Amino acid sequence: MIKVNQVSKHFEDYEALKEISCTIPPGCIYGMVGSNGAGKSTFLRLLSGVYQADGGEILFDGEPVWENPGVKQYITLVPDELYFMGGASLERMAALYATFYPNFSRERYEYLTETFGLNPKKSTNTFSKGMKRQAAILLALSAHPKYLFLDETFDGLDPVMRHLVKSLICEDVLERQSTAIITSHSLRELEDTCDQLALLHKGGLVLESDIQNLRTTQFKVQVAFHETYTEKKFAELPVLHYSKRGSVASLIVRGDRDEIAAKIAAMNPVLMDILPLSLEEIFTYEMEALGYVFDPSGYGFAEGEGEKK
Ligand SMILES: Nc1ncnc2c1ncn2[C@@H]1O[C@H](COP(=O)(O)OP(=O)(O)OP(=O)(O)O)[C@@H](O)[C@H]1O
Repeated sequence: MIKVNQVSKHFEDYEALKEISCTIPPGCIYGMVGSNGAGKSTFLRLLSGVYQADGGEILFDGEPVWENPGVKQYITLVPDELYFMGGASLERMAALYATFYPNFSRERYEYLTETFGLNPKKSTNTFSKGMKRQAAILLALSAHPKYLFLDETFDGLDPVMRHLVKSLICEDVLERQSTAIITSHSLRELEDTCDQLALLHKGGLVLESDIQNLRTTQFKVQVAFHETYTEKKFAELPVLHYSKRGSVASLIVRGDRDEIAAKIAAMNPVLMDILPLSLEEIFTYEMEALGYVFDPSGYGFAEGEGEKK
């Protein structure tokens, strides 16, 4: 269990992270989305014990990570900017990992090297950008960490490799009850992989939610009545968003599907349709309810906006 409690980080007078709090249970894939400079890398570096927090605490099963090799040996971080010592080969890197990570599995390493189709004897300097990321991910997975942190997880990977990496992360978390935190600029990249999603904006955690919960508690309702009506007709319902075209209203409603259906049916509509929402739509409406302008096209917030309305 990872507990992050009111954690802040400054770089000189710039506040990169502002009192972040979250709890991440074992067996969870936690996705963090945020635009450039939101603080994703800083967050992962704090969690890996690379940076020291200026305030708050970060606990792994109750133990602090900062200057604590006992905790750090169970964490692997694949950073956004990859570095392989002196262009070492995968073989050489694997030997290094084996000395640091007590759970490192040679068998897993050999299996993954073959799965990714990388030459373990070649210098990593000769690898393409995507191959370097594959190499870093396979080394991290071979370490069998309790905590797997991946920054800009899919950067440089082609669609086939993205799919493979997603499957491997899911498999690892499911089989070993490890915890994965993965970051991306794009909600679309993370929505089919994560159990929980967090939105980081200008150093603050503006939304954090369980994906399954989000998907099953927000709906689009299309409804029409014989009589003329306004938004007031739905005052009893938890409506996040209302629009009307002609006689048909579209409502975004939060709550239990059956209860919502029963309440609307009791109003005798001539038309009623309850539709599921995509995760992008859900995030957009949730953010709107919080007073932010959210851009669902993949980069979190609309250009120059993302402020509370
Ligand atoms: N070592 C550092 N020194 C000074 N400022 C830093 C340092 N590291 C990060 N920052 C600043 O902190 C803020 C958050 O940076 P961070 O790299 O965590 O964002 P990010 O969400 O990972 O962004 P990106 O998606 O562009 O990689 C930025 O404004 C950045 O300039």
